[in-house]
Amino acid sequence: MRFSFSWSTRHQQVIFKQRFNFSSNFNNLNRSLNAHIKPFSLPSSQRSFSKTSSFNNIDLQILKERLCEVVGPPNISTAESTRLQHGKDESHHRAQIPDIVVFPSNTQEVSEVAKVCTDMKVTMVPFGTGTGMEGGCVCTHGGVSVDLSRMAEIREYQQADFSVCVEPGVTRLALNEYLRGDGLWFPVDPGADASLCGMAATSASGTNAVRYGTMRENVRNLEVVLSDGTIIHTAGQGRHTVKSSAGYNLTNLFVGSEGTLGFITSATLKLYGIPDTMTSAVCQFDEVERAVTAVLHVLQCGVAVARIEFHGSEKQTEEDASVVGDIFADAGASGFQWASSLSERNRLWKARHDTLYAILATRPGPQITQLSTDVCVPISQLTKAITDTEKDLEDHKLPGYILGHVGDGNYHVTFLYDTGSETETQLVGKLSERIVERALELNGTCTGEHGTGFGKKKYLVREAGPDSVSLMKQIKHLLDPHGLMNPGKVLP
Ligand SMILES: Cc1cc2c(cc1C)N(C[C@H](O)[C@H](O)[C@H](O)COP(=O)(O)OP(=O)(O)OC[C@H]1O[C@@H](n3cnc4c(N)ncnc43)[C@H](O)[C@@H]1O)c1[nH]c(=O)[nH]c(=O)c1N2
Ligand SMILES: CCCCC(=O)C(=O)O
Ligand SMILES: [Mn+2]
Repeated sequence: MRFSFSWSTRHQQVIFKQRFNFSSNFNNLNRSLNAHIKPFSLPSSQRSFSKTSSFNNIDLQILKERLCEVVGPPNISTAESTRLQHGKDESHHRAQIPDIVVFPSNTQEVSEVAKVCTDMKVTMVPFGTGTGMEGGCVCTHGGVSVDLSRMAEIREYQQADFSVCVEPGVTRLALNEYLRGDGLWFPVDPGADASLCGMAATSASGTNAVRYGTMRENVRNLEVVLSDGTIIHTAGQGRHTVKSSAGYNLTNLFVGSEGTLGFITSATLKLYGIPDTMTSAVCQFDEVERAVTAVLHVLQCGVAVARIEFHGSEKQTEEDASVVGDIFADAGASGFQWASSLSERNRLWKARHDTLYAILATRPGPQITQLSTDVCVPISQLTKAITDTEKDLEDHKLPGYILGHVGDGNYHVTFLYDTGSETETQLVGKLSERIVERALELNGTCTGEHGTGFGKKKYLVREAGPDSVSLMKQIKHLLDPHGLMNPGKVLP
């Protein structure tokens, strides 16, 4: 069996592709990018949806009129196409559509929407860009989907403080475009061009986490609208200090809360200088174990992580590239392709960010969907976790792609399966469960970055412990006593 991987010292990331029936090398991966499937073009298996509303026509009409008074007629929709788009994300979870979609324009409107919904005891589901991977936007009870994308202002840009405050309609690429001229950037980069507030809501990360951390380490303050319409600033209005020891850390309570505790209506983020020089490389290993071991050696060899990622001066970058190149070559890597130019690096990283669509393109079909696991284990356990997973896939002859944010101990297995086949669906369910079980046994987590959503809540007690989960439930009850905020997600 042969594996290929791409690796960048900048991002400390490895992609493994597993050879089964599907195309198996990086060139094929790039080629299949031509058949790129854009977000929102769902496999038809997900075009079917459940009607979940408990409304009668009269109540629905009253709700619509009251919300219309808040947001105005152009910013409310009951059209089926709009509702369909708001009842699902990019995951395998079945769409369940809202009764109404509203598009508030400012925080005050979000607050008024929340007051109406609380008054009428209607469920509310925040919607960012719908790129989530755990069913977070699915409207289990119908109700109101609150699409925050029309709030798209960059409110406070404090260049000297490396700080910016963005509304939910600002995506990571839009922010970086805005900052580029000043030599600054925001590095947290899930593959999709997600909204930054949605990224805060899911505690997202991406290829840069080894050096820059996840959303948890990069959010300084949040403006949040609670279910009863109260507006709070988790670190105090306007505050954006590098550190604070004042009170409980409410910011990190809302980071990762997946819309179950409130609406994030702005996020104050930490910014960084764009490094002078970056180098990326792609190479191949014959065995996945060797690739993982090589990455671990790079992390353990005494070169500081920041430098392993090849940030810095040209000279430093060259030295680090040579150390890492030697370690990889010793571990059996071949076919190195170095990329220092911006366009070549962008090409490589675009391919990496679009891997999910490349994988989808390898098995077209009306009922084919993907399920991507995202467990994370302590780095010392990564080789075991991946090699055991690989064996599972081999034993069951099931096509699965393994790719990983290896520097973080976080890896994905993406299964493509036919939702019309009971056998395939059950097998994928069983194997993804095994992957999580294994990660938990190794003291890992069921989700490193995609969130708990629907699919992982059954593991929460085992992972966090019954008393912690009980406390989470009490917090949820305190902030959302009627259970109206994104019901059915996160908590078992
Ligand atoms: C191709 C590709 C590649 C990747 C990923 C997706 C895709 C399609 N993702 C997953 C996804 O991009 C990530 O979870 C984003 O943070 C989701 O942001 P959205 O704005 O799309 O949230 P989306 O609209 O999907 O909502 C996600 C959840 O957050 C809630 N929410 C959204 N906005 C909110 C707000 N303003 N206030 C309160 N709650 C809100 C929603 O209710 C829902 O529960 C990912 N992720 C990752 O961490 N690492 C990765 O490497 C990748 N890679
Ligand atoms: C293909 C795995 C799911 C998306 C993702 O998280 C990534 O590309 O890193
Ligand atoms: Mn990922």
